[in-house]
Parts: sequence; structure tokens; C-alpha cells
Amino acid sequence: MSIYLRNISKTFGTYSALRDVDLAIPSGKLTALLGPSGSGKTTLLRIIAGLETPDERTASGQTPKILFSEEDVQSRSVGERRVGFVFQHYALFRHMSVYENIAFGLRVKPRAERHTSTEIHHRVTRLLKLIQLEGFGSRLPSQLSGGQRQRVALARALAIEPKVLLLDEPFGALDAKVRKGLREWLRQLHSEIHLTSVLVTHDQEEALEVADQVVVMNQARIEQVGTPTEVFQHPASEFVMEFLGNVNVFQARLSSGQTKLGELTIDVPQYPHVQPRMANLYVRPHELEIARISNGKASLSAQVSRVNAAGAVARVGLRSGDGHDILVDLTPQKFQELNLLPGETVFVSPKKVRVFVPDYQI
Ligand SMILES: Nc1ncnc2c1ncn2[C@@H]1O[C@H](COP(=O)(O)OP(=O)(O)OP(=O)(O)O)[C@@H](O)[C@H]1O
Repeated sequence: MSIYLRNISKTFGTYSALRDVDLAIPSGKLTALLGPSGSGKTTLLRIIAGLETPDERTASGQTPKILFSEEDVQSRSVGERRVGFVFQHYALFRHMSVYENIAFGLRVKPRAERHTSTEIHHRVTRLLKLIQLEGFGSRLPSQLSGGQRQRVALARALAIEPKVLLLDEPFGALDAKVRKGLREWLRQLHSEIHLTSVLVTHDQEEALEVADQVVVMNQARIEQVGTPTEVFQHPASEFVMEFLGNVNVFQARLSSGQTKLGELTIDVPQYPHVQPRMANLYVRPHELEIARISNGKASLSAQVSRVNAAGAVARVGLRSGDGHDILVDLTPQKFQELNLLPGETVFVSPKKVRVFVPDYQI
């Protein structure tokens, strides 16, 4: 089931939590709402669920629309919208077994819709298998790890066969390793069940890894919507560029569609103005190459300030002649090959540069 949102604003007192948001959430896909704290992600999720109502009009007087498939659900209650929820601190019923927690939503359905106990049993058994906790049905939540508890919370949300699954920082309270494991598990689970899902997260790695579509939010608005590759490779704004991972920023003059990074001339035909303007040049750490000797490529010379080869990529900190700190990520092989030592002078050349002129108006 697809979700379509149009003209969504939300004001709390005088504070704008959402401003003129339009968004299409494709059917059967996992969409991540990604943004810093306070950008409006949870408010948008709660509006989709029906836990919050949007302002009756946006600042420009437009009325909001919320469609599930083609159906206007604005007058529908949370229950009628058939959404499944998983929150960061999803309180499972502590006195109920895992099995009973999952069965709960089915047992409290109105009599006319209620399943027989055999059907409930089959469904709970199937869900226990899906969350890879077969054999854990009789345990109490206190006898599970945090990650297992969140899987039970997910099974509980799925038990009522929701039309859409809403996940609000579901792994936020877990440690990094468990979080990573659950992320992969969620991705796999989603490819099995293809349920329209919306995941709120402030962790860009999580969003880029699990989502089919990423919605980058900032200050009550949507900055960009795209696949993980699109938003990472073609950021629409400086905010998106900076929010999605480490980045080096250089300032340079730009005019007539050209700017310079060190000796390197960069063509930026999207900025054809003749009057010089200051531009921000962004280069991700893995998009910089280091050479020991100037190899003919246009490059910047810089001094190695620190090296750290402890992770999957080797991080090299450099300082350019004009005192600019530069971060470079190298493959372990390349790092070994170069054998860099702090204090040495090297030559850095970018493989890709993204250029933005702040407040540029055509
Ligand atoms: N019920 C409320 N009353 C007043 N202000 C609210 C209410 N709910 C949210 N806000 C404000 O709206 C803004 C957006 O909040 P929201 O929870 O949507 O952000 P978020 O992007 O989900 O942030 P986080 O990652 O910290 O949860 C915040 O500044 C928040 O303080």
C-alpha cells in the first residue's frame, strides 16, 4: 500500500515542527526518514499513524491530504488505519510470555474479527520463526536480550497484519554491534515480507544500509528524497552533503563556471555567473588520492598529521600549507603501500568534487 502526503504542516504553539511537506511513500518499500534531532521525523511518522493531526492549512493556505493507496484516511482513527508500530523503548508486557505478547493484538480484536485459537497459534508460531526466536515463546521479556526484545516487538506489530509498519528508532537503545546485526536482519526480513515500512532514524549509516528510499529532513522540511545511492552520490544541498558522512570542505572563488582547488581547475557549468562568488567545495575522504611524489596530476601539498589504520579503512589526517585539516580514507592495501608517517609531505588530489554556492540565485 502506497502512502501519499501533501501540504503537511504541523505547528505546536508558535513552533513549526513541519512545514509544507509533500511525500510519496512507495508500496512495499522501506522508506527511511533521516535527519538530526528535532527535524520533524517523529512528528511526520505520528501524522501518518493518525496519532497527530496536521495543521488545517499550510502557511500558504493549502489543505493537507493523507492518502493510503487512493483512500483519504484523515478522518480514520489509528486503529482503522491498520498501522503496526515499533518504538525505541517498546514496552512489552512484562508479566506476559513472548508468545502471549505476540498474540495480544489478535486476542483483543473485536469478536466478529477475532481468529480462532488454532489460527492464533499458527500465526504466532509463524512469527516466532520469522523473528528467529522459535523455542523462546514461553520466556518472559526479562529473559531476553535487548535485541531479542525488539524482534518480539516487531513480531507483535506484525501480528495484526498491518498495512504499514512504522518504526521509530527501533534499535536506538541498543549497542552498536547488536544494532548492526538487527539492521541486516530487518533488511532481510523486509525483503521477505515486502510490507510498506517507514523507519525513523538519525543514523545515516542505518538509513543508507537498510532503506529503499531515503527522505532527508532538516528544520521541519524535506531536503531531498532518493535512493541511498542518489542521496549519497548526488546530494541536493550542502546540508545533505554534510549530513551523509564525513566530508572535507574547502572555500574558493568561483566565476564564469570555474573554480580552483589548489592547482586543480574545476568546471561548474551550473554556476555561470561572471561576478566572483565564494563557493564551498566538498570532497569525501574516500574521494581523495594521496601520492608521495607529485605525479603530474593537479594536487595540493599537505603534511601528514596523524594516521589510524585500526578500522576497515585507514584514516589519514593531513594539514595543507594554508593550515586546512584534510581527512583521507584509504584502503588498507593502499595505506600499506604508501607507508605514511606523521610529518611527511604528500600530494593530495580529489577524484570528485561537489560545489555549492550558498544562497545562489539564478
Ligand atoms: N507535542 C509537542 N509539543 C510541542 N512541541 C513538540 C511536540 N512534539 C514535537 N515537538 C517539537 O517539534 C520538533 C520536531 O520534533 P520531532 O520529534 O518530530 O523531531 P525528530 O526529528 O523526530 O527528533 P528526534 O530524533 O530527537 O526524535 C521538536 O523541536 C520538538 O520539540
